[in-house]
Amino acid sequence: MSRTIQVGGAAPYAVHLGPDALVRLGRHAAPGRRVLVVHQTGREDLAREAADVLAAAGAAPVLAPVPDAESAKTVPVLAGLWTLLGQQGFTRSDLVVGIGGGATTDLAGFAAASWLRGVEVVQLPTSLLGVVDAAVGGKTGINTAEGKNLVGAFHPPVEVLCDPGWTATQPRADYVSGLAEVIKCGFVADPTILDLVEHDPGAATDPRRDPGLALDLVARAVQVKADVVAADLTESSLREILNYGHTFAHAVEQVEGYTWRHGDAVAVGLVYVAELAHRAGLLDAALRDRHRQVLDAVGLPTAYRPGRWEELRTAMGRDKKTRGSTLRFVVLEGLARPGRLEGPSEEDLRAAYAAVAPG
Ligand SMILES: NC(=O)c1ccc[n+]([C@@H]2O[C@H](COP(=O)([O-])OP(=O)(O)OC[C@H]3O[C@@H](n4cnc5c(N)ncnc54)[C@H](O)[C@@H]3O)[C@@H](O)[C@H]2O)c1
Ligand SMILES: O=C(O)C(=O)C[C@@H](O)[C@H](O)[C@H](O)COP(=O)(O)O
Ligand SMILES: [Zn+2]
Repeated sequence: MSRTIQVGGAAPYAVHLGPDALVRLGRHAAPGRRVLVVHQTGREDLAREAADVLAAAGAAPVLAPVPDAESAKTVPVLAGLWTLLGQQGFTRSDLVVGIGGGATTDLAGFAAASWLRGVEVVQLPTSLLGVVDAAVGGKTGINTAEGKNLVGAFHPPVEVLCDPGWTATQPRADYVSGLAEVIKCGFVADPTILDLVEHDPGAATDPRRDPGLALDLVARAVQVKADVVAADLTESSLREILNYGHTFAHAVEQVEGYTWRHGDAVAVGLVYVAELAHRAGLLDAALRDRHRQVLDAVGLPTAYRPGRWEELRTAMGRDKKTRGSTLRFVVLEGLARPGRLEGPSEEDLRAAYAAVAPG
């Protein structure tokens, strides 16, 4: 079972889902082409397979293991990659490959974006969240002490390759966290995703139980992202809809010292923003409640802890959609009808928190 989704725009590329992902990687090799294979620790097996494919086609792969999860998205780790790129003499005709979850592909993408002001990157996501979201669309970057993804660049990959078998080895909780981004796509653009998940939440959380459903959900979410980023790569307006739920989510991640999975934080962020939109009179109670219900059904968190409001409020001020001191939220005004809520009252902001974090 394979699927290929084309991402349009100024520099079009393919997102290929299929067991031949590594074979296709070989097409990016050329005699003497240097390839930095940035891979998360724990994916050495796949990194070596990728390196063998590249080397067989004449390229010169260099393996670059990086720490797991968010510890990869730091200045020292990025600086280590720059050192390696410099020492190995990478030029603009060379290539970076990212192998791992979204944290690794965000880092690898930014290393590629920043080296010599931009070399090509091919992304090989191994997590559900990575393939449906992080590896697609060209947002790359790292975190700083002040917040999530505060340093980065828009740098689309030249191809995204994923063997669905890779994500099947993810621990269940990590896989389920990726479903939060899939469900997000359902709310903002493709309600069939919600119908599919609600119809059989158990199958949606286990790719081994129904590989066809898993591939369908992935392809649908990628299609949503592809359509949006093709129209607005640099987030001048439309692309903000992919940030649904993220204002609160990124604040939770930062307040929790990046110990929360990104997708788990997104789930709580979706519940928060649905409550906020309801309080602002934009979203009816039934659609607000559907957020909590579908997230609950797959076992994603829908509540946060009380007592953290001041820290969360400060962190939300650093969201990239903020303009000056005005917080801006992507909200739903109906199913697949995203809008914006600008400068909600402090009272509503806090009341929505109280609803998500009853204490
Ligand atoms: N650039 C974007 O547009 C974008 C979009 C969404 C999320 N993100 C970023 O992506 C990151 C979250 O991605 P994630 O959920 O993949 O988290 P992650 O990269 O931290 O990976 C989660 C865990 O899964 C493990 N893992 C990954 N693939 C595996 C596999 N095949 N088998 C076993 N274990 C595996 C990793 O080692 C890690 O422990 C966050 O940093 C988030 O900000 C970026
Ligand atoms: O692709 C986008 O655009 C998104 O906002 C997708 C999000 O799921 C993703 O977490 C993204 O990294 C958030 O971007 P940020 O600009 O809010 O840091
Ligand atoms: Zn996200």
